[in-house]
Formats: sequence, C-alpha cells, structure tokens
Amino acid sequence: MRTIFEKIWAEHQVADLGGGTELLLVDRVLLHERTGGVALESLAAAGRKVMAPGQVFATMDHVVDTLPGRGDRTIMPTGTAFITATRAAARAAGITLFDLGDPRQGIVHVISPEQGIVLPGLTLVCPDSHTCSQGALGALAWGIGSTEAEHALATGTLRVRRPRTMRVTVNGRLAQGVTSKDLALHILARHGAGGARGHVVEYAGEAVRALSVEGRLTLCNLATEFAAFTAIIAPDDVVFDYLQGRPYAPKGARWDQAVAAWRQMYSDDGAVFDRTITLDAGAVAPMITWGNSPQHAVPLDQPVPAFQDVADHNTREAYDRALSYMAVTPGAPLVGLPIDAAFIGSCTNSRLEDLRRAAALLRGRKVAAGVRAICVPGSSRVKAEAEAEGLDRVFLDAGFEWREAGCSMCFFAGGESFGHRQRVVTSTNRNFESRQGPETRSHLASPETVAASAVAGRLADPRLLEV
Ligand SMILES: CC(C)[C@H](C(=O)O)[C@@H](O)C(=O)O
Ligand code: SF4
Repeated sequence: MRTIFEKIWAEHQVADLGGGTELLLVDRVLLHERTGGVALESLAAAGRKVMAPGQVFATMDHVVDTLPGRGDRTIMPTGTAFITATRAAARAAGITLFDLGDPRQGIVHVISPEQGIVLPGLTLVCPDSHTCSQGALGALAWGIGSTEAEHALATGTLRVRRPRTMRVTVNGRLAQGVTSKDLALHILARHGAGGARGHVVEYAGEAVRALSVEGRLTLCNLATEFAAFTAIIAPDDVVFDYLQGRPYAPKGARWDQAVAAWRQMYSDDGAVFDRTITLDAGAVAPMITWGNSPQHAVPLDQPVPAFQDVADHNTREAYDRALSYMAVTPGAPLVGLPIDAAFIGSCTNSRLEDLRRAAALLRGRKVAAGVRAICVPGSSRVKAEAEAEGLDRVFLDAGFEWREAGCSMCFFAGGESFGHRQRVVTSTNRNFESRQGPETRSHLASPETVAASAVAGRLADPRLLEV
C-alpha cells in the first residue's frame, strides 16, 4: 500500500545517501532567464556539460518586458544581460529554448503543461519556487536552488531529503462562483503559511477531482506559500485528455502505453500519510487577503480580523505590522476599499480559463476611472488563443491593458511596478511587502474578484455582478 508520492519516489531512487537524503533520477529540468541562465553559465565555466540536453527546456519570463513591441531591451536595468546570457548559454548547451518571439514562450509553469513537457509520474525540477504548480499533472515537480540545478543538469540526478507525506482531502463541491484560488487561500488561512512544512501534499477528494487542469494548477501553485516540499494530484482522465496531442506528449502506441502506466499513479486505499486534513468544499467562500502573507486571507464578505482570530498563525508584531503596511483596520470591511490598480496574470491565474472567467464579468463594462488595470496572459499561446476568441477586445474595451506573456508585475525586481503605496487587487500568489513595487499594497484574489473590483474601483464581490 503506497501513496502516489512513494510510487514515483521508488521509481526514481538511485541510492540512499543516509541521514534521510537520497539520490533521485531527474527526468526534466526547466530553466528561466532569471536563475536558469546563471546555472547554465556556471556549469559551462566549470567545464561541465549538460548530460541530457533533450530533457532540458528554458524560457524567457521573469525579467522580459510585457509591453507590446518588446525586445531584448528591458525596463529592468540589468534585464538585458539576463536575456542575452541565457540565450547564449542555452545555445551552447544545446537545450531547447523558448525565446522571445517564439509562439511557445511564456511563464515556465504555464508552458510546461501546455507543451506536454510535464507528464504524470515524472520527476521535474526548476530553480523557481512555484514549480510545485506542475504537480497538478501527477508529476513530482519541485523548486530547487541554482546550485542544485547545476547538479541536475550535469548528472540527471539530485540529492533530496525525503519529505513527509500529507493528504488534504476536499469533500463535496465548491459553490458556484468559488474558484480553486479561493480554496487555496482558504487552506492557507486555516492552516497557516507554514502548515505543510517538510511535506509533499497530495490534494484529493471530490472537489479536487472536479477541477479542470487549469484549476488544479492554481491550487498546486500555492503549495509553496504553504511551505510544502511540493503538491501533487493523482492524474485521471481530465489530465490525460488535456495532455493528448500536446507537442512533447507521447504519440501513437507510446501514448497508449503511457496512459496505462499513468493509471497506476494513485495512492492505494489504505496507504498511510504522515498527516491528513479533511475539508468541506461547501465551507469555502471567495477569499481576499488583507495582510502581507498569503495566510492573511478572509472571505470577501468578512471584515479585517481581530488579532485573537489569527493568533494561532501570527505574532502580535507581524499582525500589527501587516495592518499598518496595508493601511487596513481590524473590524472594518475589505469590500469597498478603494483600489489604484488591478492585475490579472502570473503562473497562478493567467491561463485561458482564467481569462475567460474574468472576461465574462468585464464584457460590456468599464474599469472605474483612475484605476490602472492590466491583463498579462501566462504564455504566448494563451495570448494567441485568447485573441482568437476575441478576449483581447473584451479586456481592451473594458479599459484593461493587454500585454505580452511573462511574469510582469507579479513581482517587482527593478522593472515595472505599481508605484509607491498603490493598492492593488491581484490574481498572483504573493502579497509580501513591496512585492509589486515599492511599498505596494497587494490583495490576492481570484481573477473574477480582480475583474469585479477593477469595474467597481473598490474591492468587490464578483458574485454580485450579473454575467
Ligand atoms: C525569481 C524566482 C527565483 C522566484 C521564485 O523562486 O519563486 C520568483 O519566481 C518568485 O515568484 O518570487
Ligand atoms: S509569475 Fe510570479 S510567482 Fe510565477 S514564476 Fe513568475 S514571478 Fe514567480
């Protein structure tokens, strides 16, 4: 009786190195220009080669501009150097690069499923903390550091400390208008941002099985905010249907063999987890964050909590600091708080389904005067597909900017930002201090909540808008 994690782990185990650390085979390495180029360059400088270039994929997402007409020049002063260095190193190493202008370019965690690079039962690593997203396809995918990336590139293996196991079972169905982003924030609010430390989290249960691949990617994306080693969901027909025909997915007879093997990738009845949590999907409401940690989340219709309501996961000092940084008051409603900006994008919520749901609320409506609203598709392919069905017009007509694919203002690294103390409602995953610009105040929410708030000019409940 084994969990899905134990099955994948056993298939990839090379050696027990003692002290809880094991050597694992790595099937895929993904890189981006912010951290991946550094790993490639450092490897080359040491005179070492990429062992299996066919299993390594790089993209440009973090420092590239997302303004129309972009090129190698970037708003971020040091951005160009990251781009050109990654391009040169990728060419020299013979790996696949989804460069600027390539229709396959986009945020690494968006393009990997989209291209069929991540597959059930594989091990996949990337020097980026949100690699956990890709567990949504039934792979063991986790974020690593740059030095580990070098090791994985050179040897096709990695030393890993075996994580403990945790199952989060979500029974019942999410209510109409409640998304997997809300579910992820609900879990974080309830169990804390450190709640899964040292564990690989398997999301299971009826509500999880009912999610699309896009919805599962959003749920797994926030596992790093839960301090998990990574997240995983047992693959099923929803995943197989999604993957069939993708460029790097197996074809013909190999496809049938692969699916037969993937059907064994689930946790056996009676498999034992180190921890289990059970939740009722019916208790999840649309959520919004009020503070500077993703655990600082409450249902949209609830006020900013009093300290005694969040004391289990917060110190008084952190709580007070978050209140003052965000300029919010305990007991005061969050809905109605005036906003400066609205952002739809990031590896959390920038896939076609996210854009469709936001567009459904924006059709025939206008962004409130004085609000800067931006939509950044997660990949060039998402952008092309959205444009093919006219979603770009819906965003533009409503008053949103319509951008090229990339991380964009999910994260301010010296490039574009929302500006000093701006209040932003955002479909991203991190509301840390200055995450989206100097002293910006970020409220995390679903794309629907971002769209409804952009129209209202204030934090607003999307369920109150008629579609
Ligand atoms: C730049 C990169 C290393 C970082 C990460 O690891 O997550 C970024 O993607 C982020 O979201 O903060
Ligand atoms: S979109 Fe944001 S969270 Fe995702 S990889 Fe890029 S910077 Fe990190």
